[in-house]
Amino acid sequence: MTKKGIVLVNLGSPDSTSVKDVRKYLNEFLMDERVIDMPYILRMLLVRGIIVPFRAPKSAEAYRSIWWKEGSPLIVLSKQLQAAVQQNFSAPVEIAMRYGNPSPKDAYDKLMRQVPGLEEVIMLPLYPHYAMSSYETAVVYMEEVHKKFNYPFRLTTIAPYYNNPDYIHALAESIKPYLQQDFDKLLFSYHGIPERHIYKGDITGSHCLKVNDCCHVASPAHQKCYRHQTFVTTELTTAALGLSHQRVEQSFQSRLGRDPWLTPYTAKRLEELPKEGVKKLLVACPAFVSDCLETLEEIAEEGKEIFLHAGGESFTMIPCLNIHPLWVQAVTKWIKEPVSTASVAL
Ligand SMILES: C=CC1=C(C)c2cc3[nH]c(cc4nc(cc5[nH]c(cc1n2)c(C)c5CCC(=O)O)C(CCC(=O)O)=C4C)c(C)c3C=C
Ligand SMILES: [Fe+2]
Ligand SMILES: [Fe+2]
Repeated sequence: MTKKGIVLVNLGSPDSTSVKDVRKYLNEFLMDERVIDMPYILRMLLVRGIIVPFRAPKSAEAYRSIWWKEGSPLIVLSKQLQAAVQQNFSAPVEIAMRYGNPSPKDAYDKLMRQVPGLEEVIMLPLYPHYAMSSYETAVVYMEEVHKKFNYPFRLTTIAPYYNNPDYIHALAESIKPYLQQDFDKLLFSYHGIPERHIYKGDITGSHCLKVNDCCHVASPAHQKCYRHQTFVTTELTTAALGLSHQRVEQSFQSRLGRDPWLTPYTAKRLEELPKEGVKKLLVACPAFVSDCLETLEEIAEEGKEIFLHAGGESFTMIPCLNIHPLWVQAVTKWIKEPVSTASVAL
């Protein structure tokens, strides 16, 4: 029997809602070359000189509006998932954050202490879709730390699961109870990314955003195309729920800066929908498996206000998978029989 450990990897949050801690977190996050993909000096000037000084106080306030007494919702929910998954394993389960705490080194060290002679660590990124700024950076960083500190175990990474039947089933079942209420539309709002990242991630160099209706034309580029993968999640979940296409729509949230990001933008659609006759709205956010600032503040607070102010009548944000029993079951199954990817390092 291989001596194993498990690590669930999420994005991370600031240590507290103080401007100082939020500034530290944003600096680490936005100085990541896979998030702000500019040459180092330019990135440094932009992030440390402009974005973070302006953004940190506003972000700190946003975090204050959603913070729980136990801490950041994203961290608390990741820990709850860890505890739920742990029930199904004798091997230890730890969590690691791409930015902030607990760090990958903290997680690896804890696993090493718990399993003498540790031989394999199975890593599950808590991102269903492949994006350079989410799944890829998390995996590359976990690999770098693994290599830098010469850990003796091998690392097995679970592939993006945007189309995995167990993920789709859990997502659909988590949405289903909300369809009992009267609603006009279900909006799938995914975290956005710059269009530039889609071009960069195109392994063919000639498909993404170049071929007509690219995301629906078969291509090897889809292995790393976030846009394609989000469409597939929406499509499969819509089918699993038995909803007609007219009752479903997809958009992208959280744009940062002025560059074009994936469209349509969620905030814009929330303003337009009531004028198109959509008065009762349900919103699901499948790019996140744990509720976080982007769902609890940007959608449930800001998004709701935009929609109601524009003439909407009811707005319901559907919680993320968090610790839904079917999600815990899916994670358990994948860890038991991991479908691994090769290193994603470019
Ligand atoms: C689907 C996963 C995510 C992708 C892809 C992603 C890309 C991306 N994000 C930013 C900038 C910010 N994101 C912020 C918060 C945040 N982002 C994700 C996930 C993805 N981001 C999550 C889960 C969270 C919430 C963290 C939490 O603590 O709850 C923030 C910080 C908050 C704020 O100031 O708004 C920033 C900034 C970029 C630029 C980007 C792609 C290029
Ligand atoms: Fe983000
Ligand atoms: Fe595509």
